[in-house]
Amino acid sequence: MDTQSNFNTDSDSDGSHVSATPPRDPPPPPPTRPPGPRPQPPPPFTAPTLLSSLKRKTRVPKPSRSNPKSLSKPTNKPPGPSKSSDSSNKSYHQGQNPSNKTLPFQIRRVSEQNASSSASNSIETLPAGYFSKFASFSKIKRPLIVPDSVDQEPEVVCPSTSQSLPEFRVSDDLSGESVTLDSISSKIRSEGVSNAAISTKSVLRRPNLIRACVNTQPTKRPKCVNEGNFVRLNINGHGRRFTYKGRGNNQSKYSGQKSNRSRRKFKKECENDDNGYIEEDGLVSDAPKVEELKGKKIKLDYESIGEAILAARKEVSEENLGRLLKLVYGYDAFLDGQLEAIKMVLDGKSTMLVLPTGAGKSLCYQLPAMILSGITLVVSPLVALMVDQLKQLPPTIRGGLLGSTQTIDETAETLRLLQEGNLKVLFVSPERFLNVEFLSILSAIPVISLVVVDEAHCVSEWSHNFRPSYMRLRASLLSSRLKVGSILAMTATATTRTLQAVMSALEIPESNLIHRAPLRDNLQLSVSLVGKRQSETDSVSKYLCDNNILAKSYHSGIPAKDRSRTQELFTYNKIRVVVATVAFGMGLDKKDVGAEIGRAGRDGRLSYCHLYFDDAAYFRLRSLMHSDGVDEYAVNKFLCQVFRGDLNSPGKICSLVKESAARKFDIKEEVMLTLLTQLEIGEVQYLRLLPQLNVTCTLNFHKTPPVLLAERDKVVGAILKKSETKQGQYVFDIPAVANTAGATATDVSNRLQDLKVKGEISYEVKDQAYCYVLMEVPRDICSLASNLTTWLSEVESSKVQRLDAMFNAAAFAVKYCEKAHGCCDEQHTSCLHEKISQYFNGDGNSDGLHKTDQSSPFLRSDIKVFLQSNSQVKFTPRAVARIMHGIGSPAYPYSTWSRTHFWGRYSQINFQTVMEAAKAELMNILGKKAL
Ligand SMILES: Nc1ncnc2c1ncn2[C@@H]1O[C@H](COP(=O)(O)OP(=O)(O)OP(=O)(O)O)[C@@H](O)[C@H]1O
Repeated sequence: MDTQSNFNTDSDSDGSHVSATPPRDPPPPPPTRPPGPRPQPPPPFTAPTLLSSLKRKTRVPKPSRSNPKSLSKPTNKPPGPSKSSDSSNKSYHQGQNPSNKTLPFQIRRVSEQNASSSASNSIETLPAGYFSKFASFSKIKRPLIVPDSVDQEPEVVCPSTSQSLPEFRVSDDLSGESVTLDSISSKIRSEGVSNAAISTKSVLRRPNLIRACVNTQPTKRPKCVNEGNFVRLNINGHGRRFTYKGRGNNQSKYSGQKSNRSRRKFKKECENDDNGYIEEDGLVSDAPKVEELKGKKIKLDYESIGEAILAARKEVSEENLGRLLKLVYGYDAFLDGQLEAIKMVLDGKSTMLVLPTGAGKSLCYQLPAMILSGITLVVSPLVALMVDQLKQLPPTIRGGLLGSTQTIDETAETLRLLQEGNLKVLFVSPERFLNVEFLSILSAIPVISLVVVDEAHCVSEWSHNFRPSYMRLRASLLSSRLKVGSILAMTATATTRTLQAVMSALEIPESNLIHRAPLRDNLQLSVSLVGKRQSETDSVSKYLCDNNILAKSYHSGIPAKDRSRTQELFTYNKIRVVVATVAFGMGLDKKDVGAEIGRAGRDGRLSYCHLYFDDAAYFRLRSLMHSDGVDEYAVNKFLCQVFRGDLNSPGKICSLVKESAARKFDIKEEVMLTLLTQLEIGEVQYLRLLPQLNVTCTLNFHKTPPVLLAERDKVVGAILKKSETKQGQYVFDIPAVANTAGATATDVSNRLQDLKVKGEISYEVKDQAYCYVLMEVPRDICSLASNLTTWLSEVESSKVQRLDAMFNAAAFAVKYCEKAHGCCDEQHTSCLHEKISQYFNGDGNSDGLHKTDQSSPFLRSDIKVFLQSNSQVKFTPRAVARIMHGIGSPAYPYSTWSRTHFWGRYSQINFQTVMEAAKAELMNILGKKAL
């Protein structure tokens, strides 16, 4: 089921993250029961997903993909019945544990596994840091991992060296320095990017790389180590060298036919190069001969790769692209949709690519990135996703990453490499991408060949995972500011309505849509109704552990460090099962996941996706779909604050402190950002968003007297004008100082940083705020508020309809499916495939088998009691309805309001019905007061 509306902002993301875990505060003490019906405790929200890397026996024949579909003519043809044979299922189910005999698939105990097979299965690729003393990626032959207790640190043994290896851990240092471009540019200015501090660190801690907790004990380098991305820029002459200076067909130094002259020239250049390397265009030249990609050893022949790239530049033919595919990845053929997409991209056409999960979308930008002359920018919604994608770049592509968890030095180093033209692919968050300073750095780059918008459905408000910062990625901005060659938008899941919105925003013509069926054919879908409350992830994983199945839970309530640890353990088959919320899985490219709809069966083998559903979970999720809703009254107040006629005038830098504004208007921060974004990108551009900033500054002067300093520094002058002094400290608003000084907020921040470095001042900043420059003040705020509210209400109801569509599909399978065409017992692959295809080919709306429009005779009286017992509080109808549905909001948080007896009591009654009843009662009270 769609749990998106409960997404919490996850700490390791650049913005919103997928997490469907309910607030983990302790439940309120049991209330004394008021008159009225007995309160029902709200059902727990977590809808755990079991991911298990099971040993599966059946291999499903490679699915044949359907033909590309046109947006205007979506075909609703359902895929045929599952290819899974009964016999394969039977064989799989043999020897079930009694504990899991009700499951539609079997979870084997570790002890049941064949040791030799598990050993052989574990030969895969390890990510960074195992051997390298550099905190960086180091792809090596996957070591044998000896299973032991999950509580112990994993013992990792490399079969080739029999050495104990240092533990790898993806850096999750979230408490580290907050990295802003301001601080970086300040650092660059004050220290210079090429100074010793940074360049030394650049060796020890590559900016694009994931920091690893690496054992400091020296480890011997095994011979067949693939250094992966950016591990060794300069390794004293080991490994094959490959030079490629071409920027276009005619300028390349080495043609397909290599002459003696070119060989000599190549040798000479190698000798002349200081580092012993010649690198250009971000193509890596120093990797060793034998590489390991996706656990498969391939011999990289850099000379041939260079030739293949040239040939593909000259002629984008299937033969030339296929050759490059074989040389770089070792694959014999393109998967369905890949060749078409790659050719379109290389043709300079903006493309919309919709392929199911695990269908090989990444290759559709990686291969063009090697061939195109300029840089490829990949916009990705999550840091974890970027890190995974960076790791998965082939060793021939030099990649970098700009994410929120990097330190100042790491970011500075990545920017330096970018400016020097030493990156071929750069992963960047949408927030960073739209940062004015970053845009100005990018605009200085000669060629940006391609912008890839990964998880492109996030661009559309009609998608299941909308991100306001993604909405700002418009083709107009990309072309006007960056002169981008073309755009490749990629997603696995988008309805027709979402696709239309994305393609319109990114100006992708309908003819450039490549669209395959949303579900892979090797997934067996099954559903069962559960009559009792769904358990939470923690209790399910405990249950599994108690039954000797190594399992761990994963949700946003678990610290990031432990979450990465769990992912790591799962990836290397140290545990069999992860019991997770939707917080887990994005970007996980583990081939042998046996059960989970997003990740399972990437190896093509039959995999199982089972949905346990019940009415309580459905109602709970349905309530949560209303958590972003806003009333016109609140939008109006919000707009008055944004445009503050008396204070804000066009050209001025303004700010809105996130936390206090959210409380004041009872609008969630993400929704405020959505509104501000609409004001920026709507028909009239009312404002221009700036990077978010801590706007309240408290400052102390230390050396020069403030008045003297102000004489030679206009920022200090403005500070003295705009500050309040409290106990000798100067407290001011950074945007206000910027406006007075005629500077940007970034200029002020940089100046403060400079003065701090010189020992003139010390300061602290707080109050994270949305910042913007006012462009135009609307003439009629009321009608603007009305239009925005209508739009937000449509978004709200489309979320509910989306959930209903999924619920109806499951309810149909359980209650109405005639169990023909391959459906039997709980297995409903055929009918669910059909329903899911209908959903994606339509606009995501649903006719609805399930109605929630009945009311309760107690509703009005309960609302009345609630309002009377909280007469000192001002409520809106929506606030009352939220409480009755058990949804917290900024002004009425869970921590306070879940203590009321009425919290969540009416979650089974339509939200609108509850709002209407609340409105009537509030009017009643107001009427009585007026009398
Ligand atoms: N032509 C090919 N032949 C064989 N395997 C391939 C080919 N192209 C890609 N793959 C492999 O398929 C797997 C899935 O690829 P990738 O991660 O790019 O999928 P995706 O569509 O981006 O999935 P998701 O949407 O889940 O991120 C990878 O392990 C990749 O190496």
